[in-house]
Amino acid sequence: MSDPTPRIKICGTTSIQDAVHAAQAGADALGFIFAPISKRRVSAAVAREAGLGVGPTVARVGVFLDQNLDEVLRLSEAARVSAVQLHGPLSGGFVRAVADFYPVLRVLRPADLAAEGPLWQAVPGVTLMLDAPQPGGGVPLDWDRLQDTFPPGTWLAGGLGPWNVAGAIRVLRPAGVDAVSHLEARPGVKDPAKVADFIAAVRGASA
Ligand SMILES: O=C(O)c1ccccc1NCC(=O)[C@H](O)[C@H](O)COP(=O)(O)O
Repeated sequence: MSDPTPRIKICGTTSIQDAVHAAQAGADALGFIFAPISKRRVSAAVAREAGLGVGPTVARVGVFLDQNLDEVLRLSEAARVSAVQLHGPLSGGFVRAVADFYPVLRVLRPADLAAEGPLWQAVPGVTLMLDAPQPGGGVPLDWDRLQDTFPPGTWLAGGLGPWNVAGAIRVLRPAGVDAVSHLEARPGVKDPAKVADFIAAVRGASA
């Protein structure tokens, strides 16, 4: 029997048009980046409107890096996200505080996996995502090296695109995949064909 298809998150959504297209193409989740350093940063107002445009079954994920708890909760509420993605070095208390309000995707780099992975692996409401050290940088991880330590139920990001995502799925069997750089026409603007090809490649890998 084949493995279930990984969940598909299309990150860096900055417009209603891109949100609707990704949802129609079959995305399970859309990422809205609120990190000030991102070239894909979006306002809570646009994220909220885009989220309202995609129907009841698509998750809306607020993405944060180096932001305090007040800001994470305030922006998440304003944007009406359904989950929160947390990057960067964070205390366990911070992650748990956010998880009291939202399902959390806790993003780790491979170097953090041994120390932090076991902390979150079995915690209800917290899902691990493994990503490259520079989020949104388009650089793939070394999947073969990770094969023995990749925890079951973990999501995968980092340099995924239509041409390589099936290979990543075959090696690591992630519960979800996430991408942005290689799905864009330019930073913050999706290429609809690349988004559709990415989703088709994920589905094809699990067929
Ligand atoms: O993409 C960004 O600009 C970004 C900035 C700050 C924090 C997070 C960011 N992106 C988060 C994502 O979920 C990306 O999809 C993930 O890092 C993979 O990116 P890519 O390697 O470009 O596919």
